[in-house]
Amino acid sequence: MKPLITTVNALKEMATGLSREAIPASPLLFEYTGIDVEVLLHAEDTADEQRIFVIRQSDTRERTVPRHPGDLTSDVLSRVASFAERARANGSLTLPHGWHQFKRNNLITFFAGQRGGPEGRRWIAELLPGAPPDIVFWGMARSDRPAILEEFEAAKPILPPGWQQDWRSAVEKCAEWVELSKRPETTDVEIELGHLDQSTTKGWSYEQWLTEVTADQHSFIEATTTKSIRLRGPAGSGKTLALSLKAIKEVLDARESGGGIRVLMVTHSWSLTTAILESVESMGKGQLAEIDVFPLLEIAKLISPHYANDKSGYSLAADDSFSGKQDQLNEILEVLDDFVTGDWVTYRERVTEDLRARFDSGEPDDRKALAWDLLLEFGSVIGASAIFPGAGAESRYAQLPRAGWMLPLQTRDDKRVVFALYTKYMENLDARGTLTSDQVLADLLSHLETHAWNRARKDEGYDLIFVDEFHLFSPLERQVLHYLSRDVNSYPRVFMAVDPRQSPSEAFIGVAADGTRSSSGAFEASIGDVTNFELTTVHRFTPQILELIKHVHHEFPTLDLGADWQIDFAAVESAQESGPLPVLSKAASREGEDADIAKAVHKLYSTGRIALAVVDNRHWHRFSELATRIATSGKFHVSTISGRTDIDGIGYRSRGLVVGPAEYLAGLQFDVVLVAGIPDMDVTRTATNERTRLLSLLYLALSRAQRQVRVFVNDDDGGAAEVLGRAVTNGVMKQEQGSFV
Ligand SMILES: Nc1ncnc2c1ncn2[C@@H]1O[C@H](COP(=O)(O)OP(=O)(O)OP(=O)(O)O)[C@@H](O)[C@H]1O
Repeated sequence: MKPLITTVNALKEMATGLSREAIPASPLLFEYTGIDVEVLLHAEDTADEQRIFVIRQSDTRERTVPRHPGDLTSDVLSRVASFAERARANGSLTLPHGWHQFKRNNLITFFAGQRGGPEGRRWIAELLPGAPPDIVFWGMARSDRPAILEEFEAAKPILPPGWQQDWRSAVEKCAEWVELSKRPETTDVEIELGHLDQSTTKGWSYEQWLTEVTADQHSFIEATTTKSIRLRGPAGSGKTLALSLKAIKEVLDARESGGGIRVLMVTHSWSLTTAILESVESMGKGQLAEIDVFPLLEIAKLISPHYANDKSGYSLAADDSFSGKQDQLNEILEVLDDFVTGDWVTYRERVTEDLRARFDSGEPDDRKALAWDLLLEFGSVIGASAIFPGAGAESRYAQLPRAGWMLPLQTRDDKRVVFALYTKYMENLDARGTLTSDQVLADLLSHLETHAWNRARKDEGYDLIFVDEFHLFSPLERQVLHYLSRDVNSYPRVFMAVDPRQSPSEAFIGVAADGTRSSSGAFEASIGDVTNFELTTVHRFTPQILELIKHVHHEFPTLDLGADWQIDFAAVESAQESGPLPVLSKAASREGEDADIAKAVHKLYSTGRIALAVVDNRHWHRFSELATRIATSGKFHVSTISGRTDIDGIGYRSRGLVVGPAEYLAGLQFDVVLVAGIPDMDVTRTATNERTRLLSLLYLALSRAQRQVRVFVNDDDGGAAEVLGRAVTNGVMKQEQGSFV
């Protein structure tokens, strides 16, 4: 088999869980078959990219590599990418302890994945001369003997001579492909059909909307802007729409009174940014130059001189706060695994019992929960206070006042262990030459606190700040917001749309959800008086879907979210016409469920836009494969959303299937939502915070639907979760027998 040449960007995209079959449908990956090698590129790659060679022939019994990167697990791919990044960073190459490296000249070997796991094999890699160094992964060996490098060196094969020509052709073809895919798909009639009907603004003008909005929305739009406003409402109650209308109104009013105004609309992700931009533009007022719409991270990139002038060569992996969190979480998990098997013993006896139990637990879910806590601690507490590892840093950290939303750390020893992890985390980032989104935001925060910004904000700051999906912002991100206003003499005027039930990332653990609550209090103290507006009519979905959502809502344990964050669901009504009862389809096996989903797509495709929302990320791989199988029939337009994929344009396609983890679908809506990948969530087997997270994702998935919901489960994965069983008993869902195979 020909060797493969690929890049860090391409490997990271694959590591989001994309199956190899999904590559042809991916808007970001490009495959090329040359004479001597195959090439896998990312849309952003250029000819100077650091190259990663993967040799796939097995010329000895010891060295084997799967035929395709898509056949490797996500953690193996992430490790390869991480290795390449470390190799290109300045200074000597350092690898985490847990990789158990051996070196010999330019050769290096390290564990491909977790030691003892199914991937407990070692890569044999070689750093080629050059900066950044290209890397050859010569294969994987099962052996754990340091001598393997010596043996390998004695019989080292050579790269096929024609690879350079193939690489150049691949880069050229990839650039052509990127250009082509930028062109509007004029031949795709589907886009033209009912184009505007499908958008959030239904093609209505601004004036038309003002007559259509509910009284609640109207009072928000008309409300005075002398104070900040919190707009609360459940999913689909028209928060985004009301924010957009109010932003337009304020601009038009300012124009009429002859005053200039600068309005900022801040989001958490690029997907929602695009949706808002499109809806503002579709309301017949043209492009309003006074309104800027950006994900918060983009604002940091635009105005933070630290970022703009950074010549260190460090790169920021993430595009928005959403993908930023994902990357950081993976890095912290790696640091944690390494730490627990190494230095942890020296701290273990001294920390408080509760924290000890969390470190000691080998359960992947507990590890994830701890990693999430650390993510907030590193970004919103330590990083936000500009504390970097070094002399005196730990004692500065120990003296920071603690707030209710932070990870409970009771003693100095508890803090010591957290700081040790922070230090390792920062070393890892340095070794990879990467910046995290939290670091960029922490730098922005320190810039916003300077005299320079105090002067500049009069021109560059904003009069009004609108924040959509406020519930998704971390304490650090919230702190940034109130410095973005123009007038230093009065409290910033911030208009926040909040749905406390949608907290896909925050709800990784209870403490994080708690953090969302109390940090919001801290945030609001810094912006003065806040008026509340409640939206109690949902416009997106039918009364039948609303009933199912209310049912899921009642399953949330009330412990984790404070009383003032509750939505009074009893008072919520749907303004939509009746629709079909949501269906629960139960198959005998995974294959059966796949077949049922494919059948549902066939049957419902003509009714409008369909989403397949995967509740638990751990099932994502399986459904991304299914998406590819459905796409290869050629009858359907299928888009797969993985974490880093840009989903521009998805908001406008009037037909088509979008497949993605539920959390990435926040802010989008579909005629039909197929929901799958729901674990059993049994009380005895699932920690409360994990249940909260999964129920929150289920809520998010269901609330994307306008007309129909179909939930799929199978016996291989334990059948229907109790919450769904009770939904059937209560008559808010109807059960259907799925495939028997
Ligand atoms: N007053 C209204 N009359 C009719 N339709 C409306 C009204 N308000 C909103 N809608 C429609 O309801 C749908 C949901 O609106 P929107 O996306 O603004 O809700 P949201 O509260 O931001 O939802 P989520 O938080 O779930 O993303 C959109 O299709 C929008 O056009």
